[in-house]
Amino acid sequence: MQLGVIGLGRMGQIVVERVLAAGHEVVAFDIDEAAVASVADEGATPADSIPDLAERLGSEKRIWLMVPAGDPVDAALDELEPGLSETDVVVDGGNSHFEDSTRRAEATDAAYLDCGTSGGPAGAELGFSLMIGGPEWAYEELVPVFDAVATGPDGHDRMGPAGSGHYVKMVHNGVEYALMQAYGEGFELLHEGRYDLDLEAVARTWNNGAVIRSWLLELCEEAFREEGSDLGDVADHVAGGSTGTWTVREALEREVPVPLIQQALTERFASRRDRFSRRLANRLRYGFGRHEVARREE
Ligand SMILES: NC(=O)C1=CN([C@@H]2O[C@H](COP(=O)(O)OP(=O)(O)OC[C@H]3O[C@@H](n4cnc5c(N)ncnc54)[C@H](O)[C@@H]3O)[C@@H](O)[C@H]2O)C=CC1
Ligand SMILES: O=C(CO)[C@H](O)[C@H](O)COP(=O)(O)O
Repeated sequence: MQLGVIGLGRMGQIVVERVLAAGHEVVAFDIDEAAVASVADEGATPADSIPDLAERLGSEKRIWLMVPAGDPVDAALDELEPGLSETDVVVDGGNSHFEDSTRRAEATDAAYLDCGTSGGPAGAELGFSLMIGGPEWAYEELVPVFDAVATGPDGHDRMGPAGSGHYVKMVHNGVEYALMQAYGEGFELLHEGRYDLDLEAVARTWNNGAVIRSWLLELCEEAFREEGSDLGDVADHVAGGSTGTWTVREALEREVPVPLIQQALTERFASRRDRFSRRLANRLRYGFGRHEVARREE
């Protein structure tokens, strides 16, 4: 099969490598020329622009978008649109909001597959987990590509109609936030607790047979190995948050309680600011009890 790949960053590059390794052809484009040159070195055909990529694919185009969610997806689709027909298939493998994917699927002439992708850059060797929404025929048509990009045939499946792939990935990310929070709290208690523990050793022991073993726990083990049990100079600041916000918003709209995911999201936001509410509580204790006010250092 011949696949066009647009977006050759951390994830798109892996899509290209795995599809080439499975014996397919790739035509590749990115606004970053160095990224295009890098995949050309690995055997992909470089394209100068999105229209150039579309032209090189001929009829029955199969195209994988791996650009940041939001405007870059619409920008790439706007450029592709004039050349797309109902026999073409476009896959969006990024973290798009499921409602954007539904809108895009309705707007395009091509068959549109929204593909939640999990596994991160480690997927280069292992392959990704792919959660795909959209027309069944288009999913079946792309199975050889999904087999190559995923861990194998069990690493991908069609979740349902348009939007369902990105919906499942949104919830996946909410679960990811809650698991990170749970491991974080457990290790914080061990770090502040009664024993002087080697947290890498704890994580390694848990990863070998414990009920709570997981890839995230393996990443905890790696973090303690590389940064030390006290995490060295790693800051108390967590970025990201869009997919977790979408999960919580959806849960609120559907009146589904997700307290763990919501708490994990709140902790992230709290990590990014000096908390006004805590400062006020500090001052109020003086108001009602004449307790000493802790003051900021100049
Ligand atoms: N990094 C990760 O662990 C994961 C990322 N994702 C999602 O995959 C998507 C891509 O993520 P990354 O590869 O990490 O991002 P990245 O920032 O490493 O790469 C994005 C690439 O898209 C290119 N690009 C941006 N606009 C473009 C346009 N209009 N036309 C052509 N190329 C364009 C950029 O130059 C860049 O090379 C995002 O939606 C992200 O949320 C999903 C799962 C895991
Ligand atoms: O989808 C992912 C992992 O599954 C990406 O790493 C995503 O960026 C994580 O979300 P956030 O940036 O909000 O932490």
